Amino acid sequence: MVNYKDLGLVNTREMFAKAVHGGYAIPAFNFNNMEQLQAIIKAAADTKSPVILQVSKGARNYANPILLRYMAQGAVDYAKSLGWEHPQIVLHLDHGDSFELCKDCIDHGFSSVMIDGSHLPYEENVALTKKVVDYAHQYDVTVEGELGVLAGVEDEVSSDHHTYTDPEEVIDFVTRTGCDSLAISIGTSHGAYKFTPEQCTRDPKTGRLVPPPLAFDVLEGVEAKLPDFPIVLHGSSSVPQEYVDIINANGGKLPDAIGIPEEELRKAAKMDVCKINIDSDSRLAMTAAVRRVFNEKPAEFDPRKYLGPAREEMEKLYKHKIVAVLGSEGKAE
Ligand SMILES: O=C(CO)COP(=O)(O)O
Ligand SMILES: O=C[C@H](O)COP(=O)(O)O
Ligand SMILES: [Zn+2]
Ligand SMILES: [Zn+2]
Repeated sequence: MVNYKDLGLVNTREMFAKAVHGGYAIPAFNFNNMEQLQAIIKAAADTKSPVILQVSKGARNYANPILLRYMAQGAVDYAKSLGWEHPQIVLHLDHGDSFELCKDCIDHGFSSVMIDGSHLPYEENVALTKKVVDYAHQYDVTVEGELGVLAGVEDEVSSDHHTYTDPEEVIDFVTRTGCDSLAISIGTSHGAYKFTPEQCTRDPKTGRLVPPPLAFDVLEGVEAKLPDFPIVLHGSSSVPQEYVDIINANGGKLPDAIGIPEEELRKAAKMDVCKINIDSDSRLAMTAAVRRVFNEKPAEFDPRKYLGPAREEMEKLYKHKIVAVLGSEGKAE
């Protein structure tokens, strides 16, 4: 048993309480490898932004749960070595799918977990989430639940059908489970294809897709029922078109990749959305940088010569999100 407090990590409680009243959101960046982790910590340390390090089940399987955990635990000392005196770093399980997985993470130093029962019948989601909360709170670990189904991976019915969160359910869910934050569905989805061309219009000048707006009325409905409760947005990558262009110009193939416009994320961050999840944008930054090196310097074979530029590009991206989109700069001074 390793408690996160002994590792210098923090849970989400205090940072969400500040963010909900402060009109900004905390970035939750997924990582699978050293370069992503370095870039996240460097960006957070340089901007003094609280940050949530997110680990998915897939990341644990890819990097090995033990190695991944030790990497994240090293993040606090790394942050201090960069001159960030009091780092506010959360180690969070993303999309936990069972009590056992959440318990394993809590027992090994995670300060926050998500239990994603959004695909289950309502009563089963309540029971599973409550079971995780009851365990987690014994160790002061915070828990994110989810109500409503994101399009795409979470939605087995069809990829263009969203099951938005029902604001009528949120009070019951939050009171009965005791969860500390709630992920809701307002039209975001995972990955680099958040909307089909059929759901979009096309800008006649640029030829690019223009996505439909998020369902802010659903978010407002949730806020009316649960004022000041920390809300989480998954699937919030913007899919920067400059990365898509670099990838496509260097041998890649991402036709009509599209994300959530950053103005919409800014707007959500000013409301009760306290945590914004970003993974795909980092993957795109990394892929764009690596593809460019491969294309421009075909003789290069030292991984540091392409993973180094990839790391720099991700750091730039994370800083941009913190400073210009989520507004969390300086909130962990
Ligand atoms: O929600 C996410 C992780 O849980 C990431 O979403 P994106 O695919 O939009 O980056
Ligand atoms: O929720 C999705 C996150 O982007 C993690 O993705 P992953 O399961 O491929 O690691
Ligand atoms: Zn979910
Ligand atoms: Zn997610």
